[in-house]
Amino acid sequence: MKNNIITPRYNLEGVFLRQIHSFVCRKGRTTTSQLSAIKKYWSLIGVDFQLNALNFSSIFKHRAPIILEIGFGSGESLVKTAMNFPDKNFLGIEVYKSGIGSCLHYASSYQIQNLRIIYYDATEVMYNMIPDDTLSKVQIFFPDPWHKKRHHKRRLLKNIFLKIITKKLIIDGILHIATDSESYAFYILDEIKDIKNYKNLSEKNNFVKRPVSRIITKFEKKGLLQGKKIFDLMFQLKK
Ligand SMILES: C[S@@+](CC[C@H](N)C(=O)[O-])C[C@H]1O[C@@H](n2cnc3c(N)ncnc32)[C@H](O)[C@@H]1O
Repeated sequence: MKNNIITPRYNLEGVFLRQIHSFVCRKGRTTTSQLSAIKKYWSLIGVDFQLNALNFSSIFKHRAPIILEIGFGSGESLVKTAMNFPDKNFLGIEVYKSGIGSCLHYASSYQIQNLRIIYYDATEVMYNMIPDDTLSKVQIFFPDPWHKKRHHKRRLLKNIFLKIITKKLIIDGILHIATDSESYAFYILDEIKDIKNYKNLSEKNNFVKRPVSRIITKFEKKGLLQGKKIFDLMFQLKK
């Protein structure tokens, strides 16, 4: 498993631009079973980061609509969803090594065929690896909310990233987001409102009911136990 390709960005004067990330590099321990799952199954399910566009037919066994999930955490809900939809191909992206280990562990115990995962920053993966007009759905469940105002610049779902997603989705493709942060939910509605290609699928132009197909995630369970309200946002790409 490689995670060491450096993708610096420079401005027109050649000055290195320090990047703001939507995550912090967690020093959390990766357990023995997670490390062993990485060793055993990365070569089967993992896809190394690269600077060139992916050829989906070479990474998936069967041709099928592609669903991209960003920030799958431990991967439990992603693996279950992939099992529930064998007629779709799933590609997950996560920067958290323990999450990669857990996801590989779950996926291997179900011998899942239609799932591949990438261990890298999703913004870099989107820029470099995802070909335009290929994804039938992008799902981002419980992105880090970065509550403090001075941290809002770290939020993943900013206008610029939402615009990149429009390039990667096919026409009529879906962007599905869920969050337990009311402030982030309204922030997303604000960031997306000037991107004309997105049609909000909510009748009131705000939130939709959780589709039954969306499995409750590990992070969501914690929020629900604390009595938090969940916001599902769903947009369809019109070109
Ligand atoms: C709050 S957790 C939610 C995890 C999972 N979706 C769930 O609901 O249980 C957010 C996840 O997004 C991941 N993440 C944040 N920024 C990311 C990025 N730029 N690329 C890939 N993963 C990212 C974090 O590592 C973390 O696991």
